[in-house]
Amino acid sequence: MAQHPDPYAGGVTPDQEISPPSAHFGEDGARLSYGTYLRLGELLDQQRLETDAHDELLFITIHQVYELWFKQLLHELEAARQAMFDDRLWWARHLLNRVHEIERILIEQVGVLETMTPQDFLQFRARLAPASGFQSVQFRELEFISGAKDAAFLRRFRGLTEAEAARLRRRLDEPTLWDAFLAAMRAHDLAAGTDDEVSASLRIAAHDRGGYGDVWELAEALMSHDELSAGWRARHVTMVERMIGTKTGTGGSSGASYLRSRLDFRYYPLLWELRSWL
Ligand code: HEM
Ligand SMILES: N[C@@H](CC(=O)c1ccccc1NC=O)C(=O)O
Repeated sequence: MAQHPDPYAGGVTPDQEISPPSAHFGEDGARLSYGTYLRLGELLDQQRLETDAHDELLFITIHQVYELWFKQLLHELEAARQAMFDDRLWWARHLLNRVHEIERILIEQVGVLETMTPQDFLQFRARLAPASGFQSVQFRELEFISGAKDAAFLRRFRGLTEAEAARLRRRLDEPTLWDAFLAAMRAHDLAAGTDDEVSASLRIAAHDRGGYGDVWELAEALMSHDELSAGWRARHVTMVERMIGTKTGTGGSSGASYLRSRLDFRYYPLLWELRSWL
């Protein structure tokens, strides 16, 4: 019989020398364990159901996972914005590639929630009102930093804490990814004052990738971010129609028809228009 290594001996077999505990990798610092490092005690204590409906745990888990990824996306987008201002375009692209992968997961994840049937959702839906995804502060922060600053959302938000309102106001004051992209264009001697100038410069970059490859690739990365965000909105609304049909939303909107009215929305219309003029 093959001898299995003792997992607590750092992968060595019993006949090999076992290093003293003090030399074990990673144990000379804060004496972390998996659970203490990841704060699993706190994390796994945050799923508090309002009802005893079986599917409510899935509903809460999915939303919490979304919010964790939103936090990560904001972290990456802030850094990508800074990288563009610093003209470190390779780093901005690297981070935006990560953003795209996360956004693909966000779209894919909708299917997990759709394993819930509409009648099972109705077992706890009434208890959720007036809460709704409309009140996701991080979702709105993502829209603001991406370029879609709309102060009307701040006014329409119900139940914002002072800290959340401050976060949103800060996002309204900050430059967007698009502002940072325009700065990067200028740093590469491309005019980026008016929309017409930006469009003309984008055409120049598109047709001279030898000279403007970094700027072009960045424009494409922003395009993917925009496309994936639109993809999430479309996926969300089909899920909504499957779950509640034409019912009004718990957040007080008309529901799917409000969400459909946002489907044509794009962060970077000039990048989309460019396609018609190449
Ligand atoms: C059963 C599943 C879901 C249903 C039926 C649903 C339904 C709705 C409805 C009807 C609205 C419009 C606001 C209102 O309630 O009046 C809305 C908005 C929103 N939902 Fe959901 N939702 C679901 C799952 C999710 C998930 C998993 C997320 C992920 C975070 C999410 C995020 C949002 C966001 C961010 C908005 C605001 C969108 C905007 O203003 O453009 N929803 N949802
Ligand atoms: N607005 C949804 C309920 C809902 O999905 C929801 C409720 C509370 C917290 C987050 C939610 N997710 C997205 O809107 C509805 O009208 O059924």
